[in-house]
Amino acid sequence: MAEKSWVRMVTAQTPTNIAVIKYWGKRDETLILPVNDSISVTLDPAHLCTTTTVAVSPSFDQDRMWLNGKEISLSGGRYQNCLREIRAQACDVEDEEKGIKIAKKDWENLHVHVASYNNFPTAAGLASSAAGFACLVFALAKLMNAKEDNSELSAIARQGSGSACRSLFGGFVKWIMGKAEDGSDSLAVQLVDEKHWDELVIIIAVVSSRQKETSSTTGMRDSVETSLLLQHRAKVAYTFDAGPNAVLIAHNRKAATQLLQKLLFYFPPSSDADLNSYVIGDKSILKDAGIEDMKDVEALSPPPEIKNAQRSKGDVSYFICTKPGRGPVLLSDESQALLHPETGLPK
Ligand SMILES: Nc1ncnc2c1ncn2[C@@H]1O[C@H](COP(=O)(O)OP(=O)(O)OP(=O)(O)O)[C@@H](O)[C@H]1O
Ligand SMILES: C[C@@](O)(CCOP(=O)(O)OP(=O)(O)O)CC(=O)O
Repeated sequence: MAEKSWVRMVTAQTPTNIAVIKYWGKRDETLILPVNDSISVTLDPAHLCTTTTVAVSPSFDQDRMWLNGKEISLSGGRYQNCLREIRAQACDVEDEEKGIKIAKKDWENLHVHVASYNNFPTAAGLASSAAGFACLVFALAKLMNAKEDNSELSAIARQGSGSACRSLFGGFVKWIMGKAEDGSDSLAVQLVDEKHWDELVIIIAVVSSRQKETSSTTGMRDSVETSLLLQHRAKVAYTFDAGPNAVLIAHNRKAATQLLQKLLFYFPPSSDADLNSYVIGDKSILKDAGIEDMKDVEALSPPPEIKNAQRSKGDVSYFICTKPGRGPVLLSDESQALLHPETGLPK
């Protein structure tokens, strides 16, 4: 290894995903092995994503992480498992331009800094752990020149949070539960990419973006311990994740436009809200629905199927309109890095 002054950095961006056949229940809590296969849609990172910068330098004296600008501890088992597994896959790295040479064996003694930012609420039932752990593992793999493909990396991200394994791919993704006791065959594969069904629109009604009272980890543990019906559950598809926020999937733009009109009729924004921040993400659906300002929302007519329809003003905090999106990418533009290129500390 060359002398102490250098910092090597990698920045990556990873999407969230929403399961349509849900993972709910583990057969192994430590390795995070599920009791059923699950299938998800990766959401467009233009609307919901995690950006993570990872850095290594001989001058770092411990592994450190900043999440959304605040330092957090990496001592938890899930972070430790991911760090250990990805270090085991690290390879030689040579950057002639910067005069950096790291041999495979050096990685055991080198520390990393991680800065991560979610552009949506964390721990609120919008799959921050999925995008977060996928991004951490993907970025570290690139930093350490690991040769694993995204399916193999998904088996590492899975040990951070189960649903994270599916965020290693865009489009429609299956997490194969696997059978092996060591978890080596419990990984994600892409079914089809995001272009396969590009008419699909996903509208998330964010009812609350506060931190959930019950984490998915605890909720599914309770289900495994108490529910006799759990083994039959994965024949059912539904659209609520672990939290109050409804995820509505429309099969094409026309259906999405009609759906948004009905949603805005029933759940208009509170009087002080503005439409621009009430419907975020892909705003073109608003335009297709003929809604340009609050006057258009007020003028929406009641859906004919319900008599005496009541409007619930302010019950939904905001709507996110999104669509199937791509998998992880590296961001090569240094201005998008979250760590300083010389100190390796948050910018
Ligand atoms: N960007 C990130 N990088 C690394 N870890 C993250 C990141 N964002 C969130 N996490 C981890 O995930 C935890 C939140 O996971 P949790 O399952 O409680 O919520 P969620 O993933 O947002 O919701 P859900 O899984 O129900 O959709 C955080 O406490 C943190 O440990
Ligand atoms: C309802 C779900 O979103 C549950 C996700 O749970 P997590 O993946 O957050 O749980 P841990 O593995 O304990 O971290 C369904 C799904 O994504 O399949």
